[in-house]
Amino acid sequence: MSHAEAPLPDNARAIIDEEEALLARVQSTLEAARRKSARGQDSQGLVAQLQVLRDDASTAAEADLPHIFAQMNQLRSLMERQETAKLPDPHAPYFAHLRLQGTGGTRDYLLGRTTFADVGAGVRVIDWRFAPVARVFYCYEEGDDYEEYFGERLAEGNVETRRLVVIERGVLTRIITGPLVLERGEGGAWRSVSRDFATLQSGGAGTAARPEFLGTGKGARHIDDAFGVTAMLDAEQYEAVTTGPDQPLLVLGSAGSGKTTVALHRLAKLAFDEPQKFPQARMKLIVPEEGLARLSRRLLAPLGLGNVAVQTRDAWLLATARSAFNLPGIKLWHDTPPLVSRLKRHPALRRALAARVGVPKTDGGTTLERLRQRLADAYLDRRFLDSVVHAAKGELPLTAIDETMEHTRLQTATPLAKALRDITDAERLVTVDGRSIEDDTPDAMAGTVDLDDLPILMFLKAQHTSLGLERLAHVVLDEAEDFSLFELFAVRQLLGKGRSCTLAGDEMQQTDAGFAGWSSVLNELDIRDAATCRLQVSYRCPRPVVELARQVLGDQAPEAPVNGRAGAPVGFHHFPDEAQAQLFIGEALRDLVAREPHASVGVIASSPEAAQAIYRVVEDQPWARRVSDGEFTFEPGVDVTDVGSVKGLEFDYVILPDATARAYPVDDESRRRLHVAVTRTSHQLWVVSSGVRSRLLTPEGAAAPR
Ligand SMILES: Nc1ncnc2c1ncn2[C@@H]1O[C@H](COP(=O)(O)OP(=O)(O)OP(=O)(O)O)[C@@H](O)[C@H]1O
Repeated sequence: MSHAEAPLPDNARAIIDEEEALLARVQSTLEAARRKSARGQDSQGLVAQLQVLRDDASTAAEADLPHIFAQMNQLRSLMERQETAKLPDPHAPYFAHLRLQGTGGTRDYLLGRTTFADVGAGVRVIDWRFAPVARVFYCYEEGDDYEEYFGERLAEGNVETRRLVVIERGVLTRIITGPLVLERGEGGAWRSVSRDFATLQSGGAGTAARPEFLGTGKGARHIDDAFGVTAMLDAEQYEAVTTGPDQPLLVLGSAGSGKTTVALHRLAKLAFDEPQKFPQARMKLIVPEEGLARLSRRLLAPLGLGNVAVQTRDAWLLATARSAFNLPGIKLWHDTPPLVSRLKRHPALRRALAARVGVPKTDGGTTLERLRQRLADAYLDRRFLDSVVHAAKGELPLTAIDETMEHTRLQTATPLAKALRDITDAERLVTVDGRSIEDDTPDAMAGTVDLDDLPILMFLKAQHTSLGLERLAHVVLDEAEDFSLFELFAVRQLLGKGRSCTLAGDEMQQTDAGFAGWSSVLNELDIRDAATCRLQVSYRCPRPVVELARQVLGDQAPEAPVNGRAGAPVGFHHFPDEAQAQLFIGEALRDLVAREPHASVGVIASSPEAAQAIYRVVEDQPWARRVSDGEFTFEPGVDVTDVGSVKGLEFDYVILPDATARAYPVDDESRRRLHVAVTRTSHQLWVVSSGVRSRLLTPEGAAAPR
């Protein structure tokens, strides 16, 4: 008999019975409240609730009082506004059950997202974001004695019961308490499963996982859990989420340790605690890539933050520059050579330009055009660029100088249309195929600026005058390691006096060389006093993936080992040639999708071209999607994409189709790219190569010099 089918011990049966009875009681109480509300008896309902809360306050333990008072105030203001009280969703009214034994006796609390009480029926659903008791849930284990200050009062007692519960469409489907994980099967029978299978929300019955076999059963079942990770925040994460509203916060941690999770829950808490000061319209989340922007919007909606703006860094830069220069449009060049872009984003340029700008002048030359010319003067000054490259200490090659000068010459050339402005016959400025005479010629670049120049131009303008940008109540930067110092300078102009912001980042995942270091980041944002939290547990990746990720980083890996849960071994598959590798992947995908139709699979190639090549093998399949601009749908199926598009994302299964020496040579940048790709895995990873496998994947390569 498999572990999953072992008969249930008596205590497990008792827990299930107790939780099912509790859910039934909550649902019938909610139904009664809903009926009253439908009969237009809202105000009576509110009066009754208020009465019950008053009674409750007279007998309550001290620890309960702040919660009860807060709830009474909420009800009173609803009555004043003659509104109806919002009821919890009966299909998923709460996500955890806490029973506390304190001086006032024993009390059950249910943690959810909407407060509701019918004390007569013994039902107290509390909002995790504001109820003081939530702190006990997140910071203590079952059996612990607790001691917490709720406002001025010290509350003490014992955590008698602490259970996570998953309620799907009104049915209790899972209970997690200490090491015990109980799960309701499709037919309604309950069973006990191992805790390792339950540390992430998704997942069905585990099959024996072997490296040569793709599939662990984790993606076989679809779970509709409305609360997701809110129920599972650990004590460290909860502390970070509850950081004071005006305290800037830096959340660090390895891939998949919950940095995004913490940042988004902090937003939810701010918006809930102080809606006047932190209205959603004045909070913003900025992320480097489109895929992560889409994912963040999906994660914000169930937290009640559907109106918080999420922007990619590029979209935010363009909108901010337009506003700073008061221009309806800016002619951008989108094909900046990578080396030129690297130079423009490097901290050495920030320092050199600050020195070159020197004492601010007050000649009023702050139009985009004037500043662009000044910046071009710097880019065309060989001695200046030489000093930048030397200050970069090997992170920028000497060839960056000529490339930048040549690129600038083309951008500052007189646009052909301007040169030919004496030609009044418009038809003569069009080629025979109807396109502009500049298209596809170097002249198309004339008069354009690079995206990377926008924050630099704003920096130059700010030396003379204010940028006049609207301040925000709170800014979140996710993947903060990918923001250049100039971009951070522009972000600082958005922060209000309180400098309320959250940065989430991991220097091991930086995309370009030239990360300035966290102290420079904080310095640039003028938040040197930011609180820092370092998350220690890798929740996303199973241990074999965590170990491979460390190996790939070589001596860049952080010293502290990262905890990961047990999971399927990494599958390594090597083929003499590429066609064989692709055929093998195509077959494995067909087989996996047939067995686990709810799974999400990421085929993460080293480049968009390599992604296109592997996509050809599966393009006729309805479940295969080629994702090139971050347009992920987060639906089950297979996304064929590249490593540049997947930061911050995760998939049940990840296949690296071209882990070759050419795609990932032994250098720091390749280590970080491969590390990002590997750590997108939440259940199982396959590493496929042909020709010569990347040395970063072999123990010798891990130790190789950079
Ligand atoms: N305390 C927790 N218990 C269980 N799962 C968690 C916990 N915290 C986060 N997770 C889950 O772990 C996964 C990774 O979380 P998240 O994306 O926030 O990590 P991250 O550190 O931002 O990752 P990355 O470095 O890749 O950007 C998500 O599926 C999230 O729901």
